[in-house]
Amino acid sequence: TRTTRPQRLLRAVQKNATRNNPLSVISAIDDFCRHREWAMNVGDEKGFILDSVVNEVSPVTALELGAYCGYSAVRIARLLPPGACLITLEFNPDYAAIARQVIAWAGLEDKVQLVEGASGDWIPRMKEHFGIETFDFVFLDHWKDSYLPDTKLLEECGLLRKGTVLLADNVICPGAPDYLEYVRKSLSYESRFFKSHLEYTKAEDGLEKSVYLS
Ligand SMILES: CNc1ncnc2c1ncn2[C@@H]1O[C@H](/C=C/CNC(=O)c2cc(-c3ccc(F)cc3)cc(O)c2O)[C@H](F)[C@H]1O
Ligand SMILES: [Mg+2]
Repeated sequence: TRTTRPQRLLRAVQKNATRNNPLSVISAIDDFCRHREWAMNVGDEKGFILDSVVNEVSPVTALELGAYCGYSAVRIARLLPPGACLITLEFNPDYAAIARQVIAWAGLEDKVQLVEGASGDWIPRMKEHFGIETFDFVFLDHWKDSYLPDTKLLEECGLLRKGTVLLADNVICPGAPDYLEYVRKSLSYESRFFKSHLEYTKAEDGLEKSVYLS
């Protein structure tokens, strides 16, 4: 096919969503993925849980690992308080280009800093490059075998503080078993599972919310 799925998803946003209206962008993507082509966005059901955790934390500094097409960046950024910002890391240039346009269509470019690069390279540079002391909130939705190494890297770089909330997508499907075992056994985290379903399907999935206790 000439176009890629992310390009068709972006076209659906530009056709069906209203500029500067984040909710219409979210709905356009959910409709596209439910009725046209499935895509690995966190989706509406798990997205509702994501929203409630973001509202509870009300983060001033937020980090997302894995932007893909920008769906969860829009979900998170639309809820951020004034002056707050989301840094989202995406190392696939094609996905990064689509995500930038989705975020711009939603009118949220001032609240989101999309960094085209790998988490392993950029997490150690958060302090000196972005002036970040610690993150209030981290959403993990990138390669599932990278959840654990990147969490340990965030700890080692001193980017987590007492009360930082980590929220991980897909802890059942596709699954992140080593990450789950770590946050559930470690005395440094208070962890809780939110049962849900794989985006746009009836398959079991869920989010793991883990509070860093330092
Ligand atoms: C490793 N460091 C990285 N740094 C920056 N960007 C990264 C990095 N690693 C990946 N990326 C970037 O983060 C994204 C990766 C998302 C991966 N997500 C999934 O695989 C995933 C899969 C399913 C799924 C479930 C059932 C099924 F039958 C088929 C699929 C559902 C989900 O919700 C998912 O999130 C992006 F693609 C990649 O470039
Ligand atoms: Mg996911």
